[in-house]
Amino acid sequence: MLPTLICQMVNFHDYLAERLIKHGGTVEMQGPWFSDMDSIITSDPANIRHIMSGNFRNYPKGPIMKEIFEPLGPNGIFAVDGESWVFQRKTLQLLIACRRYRLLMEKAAHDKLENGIFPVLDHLADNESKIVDLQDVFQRFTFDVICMTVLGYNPSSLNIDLQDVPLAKAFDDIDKGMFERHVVPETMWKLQRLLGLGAEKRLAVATERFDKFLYDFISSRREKIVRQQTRMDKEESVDLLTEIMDKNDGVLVLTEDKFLRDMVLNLLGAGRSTIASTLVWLFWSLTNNPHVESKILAELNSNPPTLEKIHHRLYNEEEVNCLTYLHAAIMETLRLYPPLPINHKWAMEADLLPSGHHVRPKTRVFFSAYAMARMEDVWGPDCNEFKPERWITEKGEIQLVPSHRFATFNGGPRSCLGKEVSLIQLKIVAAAILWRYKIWVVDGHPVSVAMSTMLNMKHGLRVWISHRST
Ligand code: HEM
Repeated sequence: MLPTLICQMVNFHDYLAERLIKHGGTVEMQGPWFSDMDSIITSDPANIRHIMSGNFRNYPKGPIMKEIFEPLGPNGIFAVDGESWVFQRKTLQLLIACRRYRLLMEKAAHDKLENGIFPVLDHLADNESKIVDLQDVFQRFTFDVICMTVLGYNPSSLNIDLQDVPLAKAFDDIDKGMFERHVVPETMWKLQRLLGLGAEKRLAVATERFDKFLYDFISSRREKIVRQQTRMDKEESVDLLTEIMDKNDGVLVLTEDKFLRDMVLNLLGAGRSTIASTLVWLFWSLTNNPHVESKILAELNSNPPTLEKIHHRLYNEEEVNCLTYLHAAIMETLRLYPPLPINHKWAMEADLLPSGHHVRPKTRVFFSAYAMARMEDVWGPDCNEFKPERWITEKGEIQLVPSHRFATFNGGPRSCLGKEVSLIQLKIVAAAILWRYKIWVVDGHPVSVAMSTMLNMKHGLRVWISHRST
């Protein structure tokens, strides 16, 4: 548990970063003697390397994460350790870290730009007095894209009127409920769960709604696959659920609905809010750093997109791979605003961290990528500045940084499987929007961090939009 009072402060992550910096990168917190809730929080790169890689076996997710992530599924990759994790990691690695999935994602992103983001932003730009919450737009966009690539289903949450879609709302409520479990004492949320009260009641209702949809969906997909009877055309881009269920694949014969449900829900969780969070912090950073925006625009103008879609020209994977400065700006956003600001592990046995801190068995160990980005020892005296240049070498190439200094995608055996595909999606979307629109944050709009497992903005990001005259 992270102390609730601290979490209710304006920005818990800044508070934590300040404390960690003051204490040389590591702080210990002791829970009551009966509670097994001793914690260590660190942003020291040597400790992070030790936890993520060096002594990886001693730091599983542990029983607490399994309980907290229970609504996403006790069998999902985010909650499990051991054999089940190894199996899922191998399976998903084959499916996600390949060109076929990247092409599928590119197709979905182009579709949602053309038929989702552009109509919405055009409508706003044509009515200059209109203000929109950009975070809401990005959340809808990424929900639709991840559903299209994982399920082959478009929930159309990004519609011109920005009407709420029950499925997306249920997904948000699940995320909120899981965050409550991080910050409310375990005994309290378990009692709420037992009595069906408060946040736990909302969580149960949201999970039931999402499950109803997913189980029906899985069952009709199974019928479809059985009806087809022939091996899927593997050259064609199919969604991940179909790939996983395709019995003719020979390797991946997964039949249990519960297992499929957990796997799918974890993937939706992994790919939705992470990308939306990065986009919103990127656009906010650009409005505060117009010189960076100008440099990105200069790069886009020297490398215009060639792909002619029905109405617009859009960048594809090969083209965005040439946009070094945009890539650097996105990396800088991910450094300063990691979508998952804190990672959570659990010590099996006693250990000694490189910083000299002793870890007792059953201690909860957190590492903060957010705090590490703000440490002068790690990133230099300008660590708090938004400076894409730090990601570019003298030769003009992207600077590689080891994962224990840049832990936004985690590192070691449990590193993020979606890193490459995410960076491509982020560049395609950011380039398309910057190419067409100018965005201003509404004067006086308060920006602070929401109470959520992701680094979301508490009040969203209210902006004006206008067409860019090119
Ligand atoms: C900006 C985007 C993203 C960021 C910053 C990010 C970050 C992370 C982090 C920090 C973890 C470790 C979580 C933990 O151990 O608790 C992780 C794991 C994972 N991510 Fe991502 N992620 C992103 C996008 C994606 C996408 C789009 C996908 C899939 C389509 C994905 C798939 C996964 C999977 C499957 C794991 C579990 C790996 C394992 O436990 O072995 N991620 N990601």
